[in-house]
Amino acid sequence: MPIIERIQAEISGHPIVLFMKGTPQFPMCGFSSRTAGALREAGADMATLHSVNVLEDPEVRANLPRISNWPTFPQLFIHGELIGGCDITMELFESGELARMIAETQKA
Ligand SMILES: N[C@@H](CCC(=O)N[C@@H](CS)C(=O)NCC(=O)O)C(=O)O
Ligand code: FES
Repeated sequence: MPIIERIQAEISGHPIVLFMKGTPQFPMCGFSSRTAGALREAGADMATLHSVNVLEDPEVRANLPRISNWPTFPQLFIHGELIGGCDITMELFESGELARMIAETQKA
């Protein structure tokens, strides 16, 4: 599958997608670690949080920034929409908005 389609399939295939360095269990960078931690603390269960390790997928690392128009990692998508990176995710976490967004994705 061409890289753009593969990235689009990842983004649309799960309610919450985190493109990060490492994994939520073993993050390889502080920005990715903080973002995954905020998602977990805001109530994302590991079944709904789909993560892509860009260190193991250089094609995604090279191409996602020009598709999403966001230059760095991590990149958080909820319901197919780019939310942002670490700074924005932390702001949403601290205001309580992240927990609300996550709860909405996990409604029965
Ligand atoms: N202020 C950014 C910090 C993220 C950042 O600076 N990431 C860098 C270092 S991990 C990055 O992804 N650089 C491009 C790359 O490594 O491909 C945020 O809020 O997410
Ligand atoms: S890998 Fe060095 S700052 Fe993220």
